[in-house]
Amino acid sequence: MTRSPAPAPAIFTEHLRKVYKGRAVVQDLSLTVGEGEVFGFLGPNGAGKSTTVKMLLGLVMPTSGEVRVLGGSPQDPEIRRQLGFLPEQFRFQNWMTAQEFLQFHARLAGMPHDAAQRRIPEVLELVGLGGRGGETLNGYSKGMLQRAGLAQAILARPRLVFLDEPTSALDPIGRVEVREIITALKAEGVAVFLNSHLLSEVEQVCDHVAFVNRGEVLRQGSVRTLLGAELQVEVRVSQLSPGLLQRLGQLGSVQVLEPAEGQWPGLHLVVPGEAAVPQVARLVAEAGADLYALNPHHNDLESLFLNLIEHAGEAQARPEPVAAASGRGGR
Ligand SMILES: Nc1ncnc2c1ncn2[C@@H]1O[C@H](COP(=O)(O)OP(=O)(O)OP(=O)(O)O)[C@@H](O)[C@H]1O
Repeated sequence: MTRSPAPAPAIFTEHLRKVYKGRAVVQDLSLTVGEGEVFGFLGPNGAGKSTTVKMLLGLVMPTSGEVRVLGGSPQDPEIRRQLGFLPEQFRFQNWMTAQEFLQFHARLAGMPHDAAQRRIPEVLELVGLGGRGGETLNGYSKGMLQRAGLAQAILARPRLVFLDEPTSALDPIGRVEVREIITALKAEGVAVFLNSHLLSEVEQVCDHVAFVNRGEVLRQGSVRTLLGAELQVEVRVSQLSPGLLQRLGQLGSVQVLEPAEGQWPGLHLVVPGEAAVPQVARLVAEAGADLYALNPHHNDLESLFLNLIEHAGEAQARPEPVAAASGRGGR
C-alpha cells in the first residue's frame, strides 16, 4: 500500500522561545499555519510579534524550540527563496525607480532576468502602481512606498508571505485593495502571515488568528469559532416592565442600561443566535410596549482582543512589574 505524505504546513513551531538579556520575549509558542491559509498574529506593542516573524524567517535564532517553514528550515536558501516579506519599516533604496528597486529584489531572489521583466509590470499593476514604475522612490508618498514594498514581497511568487502592518500608511481604498491582494494570494494557494493592529481588517481577511501577549499565546483558533454565533442585542422600548425584563431574561443574559436624558429605556441582551431576535420583538409587543430600537451585532475581534489583554493583564501584571520581569524565563 502506498501512502502519500501529508503536505507540510506552511508554518510549524513547537515550544518556540527567545530570550533577550535574561527575559523571555517569546515563550512556548506553538503554531501551525496551513498551506494557503491567511493567519493573523495579533498582540499589543512589545508582545513579541516581530521577534517571532524574524525567527520564522531565519533572521533571529531561537533560544530553544522548533521552527519549520514550508516543511524545512528557514535557514535553507531553497526555502528562503519561497518566502516573501514586507517588514513594517522597510529601508528603501530611495535613489532607485520602483522598477529598478524590483529588478534589484528579483536578482536577490534569484529570478531569471526575463521572468523578472515580465513579472515587474504585473506586480506594479497589482499593487496599484501601474504606470508609476519609472519614478524614483524618493518622490513616492508613504502609501506608494508601502505598495512598492508589497510588490517586492510578492514579486518572486512566494508560497508563504509575511506582511507586517501592510496597510498602516494606506487610505481606505488602499486598504481594500490590499485585502483583495491577500484574498487573491490565498486563492492561488499562498499562505499569508499577517501582523496588523487593524482588527476589523484582520477579521475580514484571516481564516485563523492567534492573540499573543508578553510572548505567550493567549488564544488561537479560527475566526469563526473565536467570534462564535453569540449576538449582542441593544433594545430600546417605550416602557420596561418587570414582566418584560423577566421574559427577555429567558432568551439570554440581560443588562439594563442606565437611563439617559432623551433616550428610551434600554437594555443589552446577549443571546445564543439570530433566532432570538424576532422573539425579542414579539415579547416587547406582547408586553404592550413600543419597540424603538433592536440592534443585533456579532462579537468582533477588537472586543475579544481587549477582553483577553485586560484579563491577561490582571493575571500577569500584578506580581511582577515590567522592570522586575527581566529575571524570568531565561534558560
Ligand atoms: N534585539 C533585541 N534585544 C533586546 N530586546 C529585544 C530585541 N528585539 C526585541 N526586543 C524586545 O522584545 C520584546 C518584543 O519585541 P517585538 O519587537 O518582538 O514586539 P512586537 O510585538 O513586534 O511589538 P510592536 O507591535 O510594537 O511592533 C520587546 O520588549 C522588545 O524590547
